[in-house]
Amino acid sequence: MDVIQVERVRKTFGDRDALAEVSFNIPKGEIFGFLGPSGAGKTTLIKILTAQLNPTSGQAKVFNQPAETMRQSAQKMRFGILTDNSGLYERLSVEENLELYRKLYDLPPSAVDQVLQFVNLSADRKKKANLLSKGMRQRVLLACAIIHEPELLFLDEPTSALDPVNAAHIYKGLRYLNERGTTIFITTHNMAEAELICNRVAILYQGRIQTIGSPKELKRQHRENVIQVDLINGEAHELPVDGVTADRIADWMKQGLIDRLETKEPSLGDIFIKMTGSELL
Ligand SMILES: Nc1ncnc2c1ncn2[C@@H]1O[C@H](COP(=O)(O)OP(=O)(O)OP(=O)(O)O)[C@@H](O)[C@H]1O
Repeated sequence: MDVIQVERVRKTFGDRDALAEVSFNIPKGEIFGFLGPSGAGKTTLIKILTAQLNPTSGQAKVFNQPAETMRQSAQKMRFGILTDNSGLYERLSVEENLELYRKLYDLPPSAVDQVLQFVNLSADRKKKANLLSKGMRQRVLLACAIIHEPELLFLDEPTSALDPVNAAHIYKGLRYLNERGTTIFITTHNMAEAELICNRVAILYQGRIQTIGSPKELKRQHRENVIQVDLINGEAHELPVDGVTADRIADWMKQGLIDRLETKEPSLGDIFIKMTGSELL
């Protein structure tokens, strides 16, 4: 079953297309990465899928219903969202903020303890929100988005303010949530992160999806047909994959001259740059 269906969605602001024509589906249980340079239209699509914006044309469905229905409170219970606009009550502590969500979703008191452990903030539960570091704030916001273990989770750059240790902690948590059934839609500029946690990614540029597939598939598709051979005398050869190369490699091998042999596979970052012409930050 598809949790998200996006069909020829276009969104125009004034005379500019934020989304030109976007179509894709996300099956239940997937971690889907929506990648693209700044201004590509990622947040705009999240807003459409969570009923904060209507598309100019095309159709977006969530849980098999038009995305506009995500405004309804019964549907709101089914998803969680973390974006730039997510906020905290600054004068309340971490746990008081989470208590508000716990009550909203009618969850048992243990939900707050559980989610605090999940985001590695149990020790900071009494801290007032206005005294939190950027990374801590990001983790509290994430906790608010997942306290009810939603069926679907939208994360707009969830680890941009996190150090590697806390980012790794969050990845582990997201995998755990995903194993328990949560479908995850995540935007990120961090290609290593996308490669690590996403089952599939789409690269968006100028409002259109340029390519879509699993990181492994995309790397295979964009693989250059060359073999890199480093010899022990320091020579480096980049050779086409053909019979002549096979014979040369066999000769070098017989003479014990090969130091390193590898096919040249692009990283997701290389593919992103190729598709968008953008440099990574
Ligand atoms: N409410 C709005 N009114 C006018 N233009 C908008 C509005 N919201 C977004 N845009 C424009 O639409 C385009 C896509 O913006 P969007 O925020 O979706 O990009 P993004 O891919 O999420 O970027 P980032 O990675 O920087 O968050 C941008 O050119 C942006 O300026």
